[in-house]
Amino acid sequence: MHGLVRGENMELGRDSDTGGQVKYVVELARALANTEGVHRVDLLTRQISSPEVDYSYGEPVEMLSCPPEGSDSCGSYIIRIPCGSRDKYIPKESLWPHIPEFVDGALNHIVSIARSLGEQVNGGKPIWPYVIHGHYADAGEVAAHLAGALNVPMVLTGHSLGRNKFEQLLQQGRITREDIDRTYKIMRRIEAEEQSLDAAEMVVTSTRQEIDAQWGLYDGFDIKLERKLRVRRRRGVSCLGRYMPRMVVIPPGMDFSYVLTQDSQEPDGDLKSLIGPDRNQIKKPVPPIWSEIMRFFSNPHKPTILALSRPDHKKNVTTLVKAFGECQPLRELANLVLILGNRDDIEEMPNSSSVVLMNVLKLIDQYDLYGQVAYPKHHKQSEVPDIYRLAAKTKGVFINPALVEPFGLTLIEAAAYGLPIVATRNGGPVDIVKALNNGLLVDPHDQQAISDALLKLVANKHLWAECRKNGLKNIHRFSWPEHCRNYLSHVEHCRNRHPTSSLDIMKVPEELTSDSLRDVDDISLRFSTEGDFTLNGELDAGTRQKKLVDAISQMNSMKGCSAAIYSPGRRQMLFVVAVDSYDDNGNIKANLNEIIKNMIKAADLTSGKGKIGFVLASGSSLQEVVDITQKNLINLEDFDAIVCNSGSEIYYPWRDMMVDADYETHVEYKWPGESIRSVILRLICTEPAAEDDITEYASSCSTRCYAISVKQGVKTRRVDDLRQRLRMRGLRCNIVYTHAATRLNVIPLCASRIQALRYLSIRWGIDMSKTVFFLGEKGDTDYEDLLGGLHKTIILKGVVGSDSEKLLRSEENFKREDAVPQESPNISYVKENGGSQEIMSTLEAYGIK
Ligand SMILES: O=c1ccn([C@@H]2O[C@H](COP(=O)(O)OP(=O)(O)O[C@H]3O[C@H](CO)[C@@H](O)[C@H](O)[C@H]3O)[C@@H](O)[C@H]2O)c(=O)[nH]1
Ligand SMILES: O=P(O)(O)OC[C@H]1O[C@](O)(CO)[C@@H](O)[C@@H]1O
Repeated sequence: MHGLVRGENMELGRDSDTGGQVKYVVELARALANTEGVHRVDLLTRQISSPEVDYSYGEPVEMLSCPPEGSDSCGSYIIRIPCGSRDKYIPKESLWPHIPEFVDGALNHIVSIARSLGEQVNGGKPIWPYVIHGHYADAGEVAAHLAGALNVPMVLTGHSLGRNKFEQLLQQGRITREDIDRTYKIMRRIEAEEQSLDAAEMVVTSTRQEIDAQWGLYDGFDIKLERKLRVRRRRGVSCLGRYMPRMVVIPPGMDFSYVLTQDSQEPDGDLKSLIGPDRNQIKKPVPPIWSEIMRFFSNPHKPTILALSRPDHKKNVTTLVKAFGECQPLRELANLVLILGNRDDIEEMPNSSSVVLMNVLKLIDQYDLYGQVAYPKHHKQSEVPDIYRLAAKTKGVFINPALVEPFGLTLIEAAAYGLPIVATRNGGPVDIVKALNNGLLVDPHDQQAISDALLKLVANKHLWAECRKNGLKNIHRFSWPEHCRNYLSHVEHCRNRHPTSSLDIMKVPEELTSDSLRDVDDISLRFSTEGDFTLNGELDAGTRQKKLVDAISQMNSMKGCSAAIYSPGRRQMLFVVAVDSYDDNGNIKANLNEIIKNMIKAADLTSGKGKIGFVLASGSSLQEVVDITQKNLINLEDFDAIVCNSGSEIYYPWRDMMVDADYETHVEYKWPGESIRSVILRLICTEPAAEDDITEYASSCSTRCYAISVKQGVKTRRVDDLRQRLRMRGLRCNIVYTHAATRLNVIPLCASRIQALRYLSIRWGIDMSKTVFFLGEKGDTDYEDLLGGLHKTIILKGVVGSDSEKLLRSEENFKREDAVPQESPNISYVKENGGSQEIMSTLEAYGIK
């Protein structure tokens, strides 16, 4: 998601963000688009238009691969979506607050592709993605939102996982828990990984080890429960609302197009034929990167120990330099080559990378390794094969001493060029070495073990030759075409398991004729003579349609009668009131009336009647909304939609307050229904509770919302704690405290106020940037979700009495600034009693006139 992704001359190792994932996703996208049955692959990443990065990262679209000749596929593309400040590179640790904006931008792209594919091949009905695949924690979270909004199966690949990284950094004891979180935003990242697990139908892992030892650390994945649920499903026994994502091992492939036949031929181990005894006298032309490396060495003929990685602390290069520096026999026998990305000036690099490089340089000086270690400043992507070749030619070894390596693309690259390996025993290398049998595993914290293993391979010619041969023989196991075939068959299973409900984009006919209304569902008619044409909300779509058509013919036969189409699809903008205005007892405050009036007045004065539609989004049930609006003389007919129970239901006042049954089906995925009741009642309190402390709030419960009433003063668990407990049981829900923390709404995972609004925005064809949210300064525990995104926000100061946010997260969890943009041009404030005038000026400042 962070950007710096392109198809050619990838800048791998440019910083700690540009690593294996970049190469993996580009190669996967190309390989998938070349696989039969795949129509199009879009790789979505952040757009960066900044002088500090190459202009190519600002191009909105890049074609990655052309469709194969004669196929009806249309290839693969990189699509760059802006989010966060456009002219700045944002490192992955600081991207979190911008995720909702990326989601909205991505939805706009997907809707436009879905529409145009629909026009081309599906009689105008949109064609939605077959699968949405999130790579790494950040894009995992994005994919979870997109898949939820579109009800499309989601797949996840972790690449590298927060819990492991956290554990290893703690074990190293170099920095404190607090500093780890400050530097890596690790708690926020872990929550994103948990959320991705909640939503994912399937997780693609690279090794078995990744499932057991890496994903096994997460609340949302339990291997035993996963097996149990699989067996129950197979036997047709109910899983009691519990879900586990399916884990599959599909190792990544290798791009063999750069591997030459010579790479598998016996190396002579001799550079003398190329360079004479004097290293400045190169006899034959050699790849430029070889000269670049050899200029560091006093004796370039020695075997080369090669390490190649991002300049990231996790890669543990300093332990390698210490191991080399302190082992005299190794220093005598071999040279060390460190390829740690590219740099011009260390001072100008991101702090995380410059610290690593400075430490390495200090150690080289400390052990006086001059003439024995090479650390070139630059290398091109196209030169990487030559780097491996050089090491193989000198009968050297590749080493990856990372504290933890989820998979390790460099290890399969090394094997493909005939280079034996020494690798960390923490992570995927365990499986790689098992599959290739081409090297040794070491404890990355054990310096002695590292030098021993290197010495063993460099000194033992027989072992070296055996490992090289084995690597070359087995490397075909890492193949992209094979990966894609396997992948697609698993995705097909996901599609079969996933309930589909196809999201339709509303079409609004220009003319009012029986024909133009034939395929239209979401409209009602206003008659000039006999009032509105009303329809029974209970009617199914087909019957409504027939009645509408009949009404039109009737109208046409009546003299002097005309009708106007009433449909939210006609709106140019949406104004959403989501003010959680409760008093200390959790009752809705009467000021909601004033807020709504001001908003409507400002809208009318700004754009004129009819152009702006209104939506009310609340944690209350429909009945509560109706009661309070009636009491305060608010006309619900002014609204195009009422989003109730924290986003689990949508009602349409212009259709006799009919509930949107499609939305209910749309969000029902993974909803545990009845099974959630007893569990949540048992879990909610932190202390033993009296009988009437926690009760079911029956009048607000619905098929998709389990509402619980909490007596004031009763100590309940925070959202993060409760969610963790549910996850550990395989129950995937969204939980929201509302009504000043006197109510808990348990709703489907993909239902929320923000997702309901995204749903309406897609259906009505009004993109989120044309939406204005009216919020208080605080609110229900889903308040933060309403702040980020492409929409504009107007925060009304002082309108909210009591909020629920104290029950959102515990102190040890991530901070609000890791979730919500601190300064956003999309958020403005209106002072208490500012009224419609001040709202109007704020709208004007947003360019809404
Ligand atoms: O200076 C450098 C540094 C790296 N690379 C390349 O970058 C990639 C690095 O990938 P990898 O060794 O797999 O490490 P990470 O960058 O850490 O990638 C993450 O994502 C990979 C793909 O899922 C996993 O294999 C890793 O374990 C995981 O940490 C390889 O292709 C390298 O050849 C360069 O070209 N130049
Ligand atoms: O933050 P970690 O765990 O080091 O993650 C490494 C991963 O992050 C990236 O650098 C950025 O997404 C990837 O290229 C790599 O796969």
